[in-house]
Amino acid sequence: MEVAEDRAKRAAKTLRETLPEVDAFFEPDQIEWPSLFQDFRRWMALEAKEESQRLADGKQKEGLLRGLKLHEQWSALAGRVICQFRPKTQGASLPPHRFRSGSPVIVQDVEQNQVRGLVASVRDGSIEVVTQDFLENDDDPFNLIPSDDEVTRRRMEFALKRAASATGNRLAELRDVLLGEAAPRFDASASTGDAPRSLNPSQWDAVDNALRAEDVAIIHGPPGTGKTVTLAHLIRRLVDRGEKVLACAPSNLAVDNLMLRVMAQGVNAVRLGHPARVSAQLHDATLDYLARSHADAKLADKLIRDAQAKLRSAGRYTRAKPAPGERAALRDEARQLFDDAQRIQRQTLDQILTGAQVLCVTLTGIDDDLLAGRNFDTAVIDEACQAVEPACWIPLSRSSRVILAGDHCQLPPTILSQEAASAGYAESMQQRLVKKRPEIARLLKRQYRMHSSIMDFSSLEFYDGQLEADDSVASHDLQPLLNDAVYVDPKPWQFYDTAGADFMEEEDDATSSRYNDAEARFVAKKATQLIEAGILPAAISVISPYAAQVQRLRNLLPEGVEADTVDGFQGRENEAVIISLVRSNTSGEIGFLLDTRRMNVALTRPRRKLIVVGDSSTIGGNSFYGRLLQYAEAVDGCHSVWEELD
Ligand SMILES: Nc1ncnc2c1ncn2[C@@H]1O[C@H](COP(=O)(O)OP(=O)(O)OP(=O)(O)O)[C@@H](O)[C@H]1O
Repeated sequence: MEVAEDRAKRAAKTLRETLPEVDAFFEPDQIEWPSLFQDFRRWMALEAKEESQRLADGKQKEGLLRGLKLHEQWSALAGRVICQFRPKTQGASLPPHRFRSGSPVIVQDVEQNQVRGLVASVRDGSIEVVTQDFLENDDDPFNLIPSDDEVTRRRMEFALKRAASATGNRLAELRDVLLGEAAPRFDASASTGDAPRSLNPSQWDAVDNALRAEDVAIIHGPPGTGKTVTLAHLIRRLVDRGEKVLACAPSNLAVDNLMLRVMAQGVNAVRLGHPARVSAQLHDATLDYLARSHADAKLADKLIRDAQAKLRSAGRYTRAKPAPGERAALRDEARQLFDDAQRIQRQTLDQILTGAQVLCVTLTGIDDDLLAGRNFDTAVIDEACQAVEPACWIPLSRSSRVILAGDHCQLPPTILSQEAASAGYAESMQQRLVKKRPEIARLLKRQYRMHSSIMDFSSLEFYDGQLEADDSVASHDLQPLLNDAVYVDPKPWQFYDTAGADFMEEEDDATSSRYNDAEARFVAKKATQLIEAGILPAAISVISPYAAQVQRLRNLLPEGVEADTVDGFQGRENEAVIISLVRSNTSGEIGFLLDTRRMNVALTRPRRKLIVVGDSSTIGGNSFYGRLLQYAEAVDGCHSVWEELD
């Protein structure tokens, strides 16, 4: 019988074979970790613990698929294997689960061996998972366990390890600069070309600075200032001077957004990542699509079909006893055909990757196996302040230089572990570097979204008053969108004070999130007035820091008016935005509102009109909200809900 030790060894071996990058973790750790990296590793462990705790406690347990039968497995692109699972009962549907195409998954066999994979497709009666190798124990049942961040964490750990252990090479130099041990260098004499007419002066200044950077530069892009447009232009210039660029962002949405702008600049970009997670507009530019439509793909497919046919005949029952070794020979031939197919597929991928000027991918979607020994001249990271720092080390550990773009005055990355967040995990690389080396950052100053009254408060509070509104938006208000039938005040900035009206906050028992029913009703009334005055419901958004309030608002708002949390609305805009602050208590407690970066996001979403609803007696004791109330006075935007109570 297999003893526990053997079993553990075998599990380790299975893992090792599954993800080559995992190898490093089985080697004794002889690395001298920089102290910041030690912090990262501790915080990542805390985050992992919190996450598995949530998985264990939460309803995610229902998402498991248990006791599936491995129906078939076959070789696929880039040396991977596709495993098709079905319910034990033939023809049955899968029970309810939460897997979607592209979900990371742990495939667990009866002996608790775990192999990591990615869901390739889901049908009513089957689910296909991509793994690194063929599964063993294929007659026994398997469990599929959702594993959203396992792969991500390993990639981050591996990148840190690679950076920490680098000596005498470019990565070692870059690491020293990024950890503050060496000064970032800029080439003052580099020729960066002429400023294009399509960029404004601060955008060009940021591009020029990034083109001169030899190690790192930062583009600080406040709301609506054209950060992505600027980055796309920078990438065009980098490509023009012959560079290979890795263009990344923390989310698929942000990568797609950047890639669309890069392609609009006429650059040949390839999108890495699971097609299910890529915008339909970009499907034809995904590596997957390009590989499938490549001239050699048909040949590889044919080899795979031949191999499968041989495997089938090797397994087929025949009346006559097969000649000794006949089945083994068929299996060998099949293996050979699979190997040939994989070699062709690998060559195809290499060709496509080598031909691309820019590869676009999420930070944690960078697959070491796929990119193998590839290095890049520049890594460009959009929405860099939305990423935890270890994630940024993934692209930069294979690049000579890094350009970060984002706004550290808006929301930081979401961290599950309170302990890790308060210890420093929520501080992004951009924020850390800007604090230490403000001279490497350039601020984009002209914004193309907000009326200047909406912009001014945020500009004064967060950007030293340096923002300016482009002429196209500086004085645009609701007036052109209104009808004559019903009057609403077209003023761009209004504060409705609920003080004294008995609009008290309450706490949701289940989630501890706050809500304020009377305030929600008032907000719905303001939205209705705007609609009656001619504003389309889709042009109005309501946002609140509190999820419980958003739930209530969704039930009360006129049809077509959307409500979301501030966090959910980051990166978006609308013509009119109403903010529901919720907090109203006698002790002046403002909880979540204390993070003024969240309020900065909320206050900078509207284009033409902002209405803030809140209790001045609760929020006014805080200096930031005190100044907000003064600002409302200064723009003649102060009102009391008493004016409108029925
Ligand atoms: N130089 C420019 N001239 C005219 N319009 C511009 C210029 N730069 C940006 N814009 C416009 O400003 C808007 C915002 O641009 P973009 O999406 O790049 O901004 P962003 O800063 O990435 O946005 P976010 O605030 O969501 O981070 C777009 O409509 C874009 O066309």
